[in-house]
Amino acid sequence: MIEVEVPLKLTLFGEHAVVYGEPAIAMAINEKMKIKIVPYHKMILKSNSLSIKGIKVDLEEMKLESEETSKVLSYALSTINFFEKEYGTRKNALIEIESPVDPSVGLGTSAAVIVGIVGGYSRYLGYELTREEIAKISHKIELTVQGLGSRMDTYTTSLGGLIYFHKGGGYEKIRGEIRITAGYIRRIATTAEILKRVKSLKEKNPDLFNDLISSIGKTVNKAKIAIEKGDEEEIGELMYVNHGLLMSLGVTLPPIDNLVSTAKILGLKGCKISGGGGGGSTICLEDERARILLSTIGAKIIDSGISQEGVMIKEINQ
Ligand SMILES: Nc1ncnc2c1ncn2[C@@H]1O[C@H](COP(=O)(O)OP(=O)(O)OP(=O)(O)O)[C@@H](O)[C@H]1O
Ligand SMILES: C[C@@](O)(CCO)CC(=O)[O-]
Ligand SMILES: [Mg+2]
Repeated sequence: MIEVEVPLKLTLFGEHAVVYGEPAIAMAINEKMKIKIVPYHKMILKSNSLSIKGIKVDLEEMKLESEETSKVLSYALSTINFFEKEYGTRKNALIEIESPVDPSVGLGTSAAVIVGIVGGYSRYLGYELTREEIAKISHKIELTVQGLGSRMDTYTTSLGGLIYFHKGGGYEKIRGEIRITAGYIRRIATTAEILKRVKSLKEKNPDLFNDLISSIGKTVNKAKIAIEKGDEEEIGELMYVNHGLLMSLGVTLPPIDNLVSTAKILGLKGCKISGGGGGGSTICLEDERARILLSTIGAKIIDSGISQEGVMIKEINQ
């Protein structure tokens, strides 16, 4: 049996703009998705996630399942199909996904499902992929399912730590520390759907769109320097600026906008939405008052401590 642990992630700066080549900063966190690959006589996918509780799909009889089920499991299914197509191998298994959070909440659950199955299933097939290779394959798969997307989430959940993604390509780990209070509410749409809306804004008004995303890029670069210096005042200020720019892109939601502006009035150092938007996750620089504000909008608080390791794969002989 193979057991995989994959950290979820928070985007600190630069979501959406990163899809159009701008830089971004993301962090792997202590909330982890667990994926088990157990030898079995059939190919079965099972997820015990909170809102898709107990979903179990027989992949041979996929056509009998509802469209909704296949949408929910699309990232996992595409990963298995990838190995069949690219490596020419398929070996039956029971693949069990256990998530500590609801699906689609801005915490990179799509990336974690892919990274976990790529890591676990490749080992099950006898390959020893590096974290970098897992990240690369996972990005390719996420892009195929989403249609649009950056390398940020798949690389962060594979590699772990606090990562700065360079404009146009490449990445580096940031030396520096950042303590966050974070929580999530339900979303009105998936990342894939929100990405399409943002793209239509680009098509309608390219000049304005380019100005907005290049301003996000500038904010990210200032934030990198501030994190390296440990300048919390500056980091916080830039979080508010980044939130405002995401609001202009139309990816925020009223309860989160209210929370962010209330936080600013109360003197919290910095807060912003995090991830694909449309609800989902909100982050603030660590502050007890942030927990209270998040609770007032019904958010579930998460463990946002940094996870340095990235994806962990264990072979267990029973
Ligand atoms: N526990 C799970 N079991 C199976 N599939 C899951 C699970 N959690 C998430 N997924 C897959 O990931 C999809 C959600 O991806 P989406 O990109 O919308 O959210 P996210 O990755 O959490 O947010 P963001 O991209 O903003 O970080 C779900 O529709 C489903 O296909
Ligand atoms: C919205 C986005 O920037 C982050 C989603 O977590 C999408 C992506 O980078 O692929
Ligand atoms: Mg996602």
